[in-house]
Formats: sequence, C-alpha cells, structure tokens
Amino acid sequence: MASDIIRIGTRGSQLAKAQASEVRARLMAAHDLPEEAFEIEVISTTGDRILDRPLSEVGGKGLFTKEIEAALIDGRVDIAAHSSKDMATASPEGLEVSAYLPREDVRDAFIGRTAATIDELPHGATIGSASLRRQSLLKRMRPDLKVITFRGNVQSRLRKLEEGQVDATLLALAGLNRMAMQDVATEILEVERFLPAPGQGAICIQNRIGDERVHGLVAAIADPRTTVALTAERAFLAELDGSCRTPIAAHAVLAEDGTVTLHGMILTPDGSRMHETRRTGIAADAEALGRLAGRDVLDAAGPGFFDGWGA
Ligand SMILES: NCc1[nH]cc(CCC(=O)O)c1CC(=O)O
Repeated sequence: MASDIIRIGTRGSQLAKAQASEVRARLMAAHDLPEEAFEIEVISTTGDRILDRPLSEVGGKGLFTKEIEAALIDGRVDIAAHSSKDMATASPEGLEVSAYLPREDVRDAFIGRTAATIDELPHGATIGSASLRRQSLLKRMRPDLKVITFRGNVQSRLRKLEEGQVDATLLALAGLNRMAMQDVATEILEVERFLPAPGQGAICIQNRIGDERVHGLVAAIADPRTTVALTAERAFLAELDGSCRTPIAAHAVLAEDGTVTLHGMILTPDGSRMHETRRTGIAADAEALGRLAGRDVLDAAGPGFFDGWGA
C-alpha cells in the first residue's frame, strides 16, 4: 500500500543523500524491509541556497534543518535525517529525536594543496572554512594564516581549493568517509589538537511525536553510546545558547566503565582567548554534566567574553 511508504527527508547534497541512504539501509536491515518501503525526498534548505555569506551572518542554527522539519510537521515526510552538528539544541514543537546512529569518525581533516599539514603551511597561507570553530582554532595555532569564509557543500569547497582560491581547507572526516572521499585528506587532526564541533560525525533522526509506527522503527536503530555522548555535547551547547556566531567545540566519550567524559571549549573568533573544561560522570547524568561543563566555561570566560562580536 502506497500510504505505508516511509518518506525520508534530506538535503540534496551528496553527503546528505549518503546519510539518508545510511538511515534507509539501517532501517531495512533492522526490520527486514525492502528498499521499496522507503522513499528519499530531497528538500532544499536556506543553508543550501545562501552561498555568498557566512552562516554566522545569516543567523543561528537550523539553517540546514528548518525546511526539512517543516516538511515533517506538514506530513510531507515521515523521517528527517540530519547531521547532528547542524541541529539546533531543541526540536520544534511536535517533533522528537528518536535516534542517533553509531557515530562516524569525529575528527576534522586538513586538505592541503600547497602543504600536506597545518604546520607545513607557508607563512601567511590562505585557508578557507565556513566554520567559526575551525577558523578560530586555526588562528590560535597559526596566527599568521589568512582565514577566509568558504561556503558551499563539500564538492564545491574542494573545487574552490583545486582552482587555487585557497591553500587549504578543513572538512569533517565523517563526511569524507561517508562519501568514500577520505583520500583527499592530507592530515587528520587528533581530537585533542583540534576539538570537533558538538555532534560532529553523528546522524540524527527526527520524527513526529505520536507517530508510533515510525518512532518504533527508528528507535530500533538508535545507538546508545552515541546517544550518551550527544546528550552531553548538546547540553553543553544548550547551556552556552550556542549559535553559529560562537566558536564552540565539544567532544564526549562513553567509556567501558559506563562513565562519560566531556571536553568542552569556547573561543573568541580571532582565537586569542580560549576556555576549556573536562568533566566526567555517570552516563545517566550526561545532560547535567554537559550543563555544568557549559557553566564552567561561561564562569571562566566572565561576562565580557561574548561582547563585541555578538553571541
Ligand atoms: N555544516 C555542514 C556539515 N554538517 C555536517 C558535516 C560533516 C558530517 C558530520 O559532521 O556528521 C558537514 C560538512 C563538514 O563539516 O565537513
């Protein structure tokens, strides 16, 4: 019956479509369903359309998710597949996150054209990145570099790099892995050296609250370890009221002994100031841990930290 088909809403980028296919493949495997039980619906988002301005100027989180969430609310799709990194900390009314999938590699990749590593970049080299976090961390490591805003999907950024507009760029290794493009990476940046964005590498699935059939299907493919880590990272982000204007980094890991450790960080966009914290607690307290970690860095930063560059 056609009405039984489960429609998965996604952005149209190659990465987004790869993520939607992964969601479909996991649902098929978990429930022994054929590919025909699903339809992947491509939805264009504001973040896809506005390519000439930094995202921090366009405004807040949700630029890559709003239209997909609207389609979910309207019933045009039944499941939304998102990059957790691009999600606001709260779902809109009527929607819930029912699953985080097993996390991909959380690390950032450096893709150098004129040098293979950050350290080998010549003095004053130009790096393109749209992420305030990456810009800030880079400036902190190498204040001599010229960091420019670099919008567009992975393919268009790599094209700009090839054309020589910049000497290097940074991308999430997770995205490269999902597109089998990891070979473009010339250096992989360890987490302790280059702390990832909250949620990096994790696909998240939203559905309508009350859609019990879809909720049940989706909950079966949730990854508990990723859920704990994401709960801590997203609570940290929520405590900071994280928007795209604030360089924020966070990474949580659930250890074998059931404890979760969160490393969180805030920076000024120029990389000159940084505050970080580490907290460990039991998995059940992941949310409180993330909140407390957020307070740690806010208290350390003091009230003037966010002044002057908008937060
Ligand atoms: N803002 C775009 C975006 N959102 C998620 C990813 C990567 C995949 C992931 O983190 O899961 C990317 C591209 C990138 O940062 O290279």
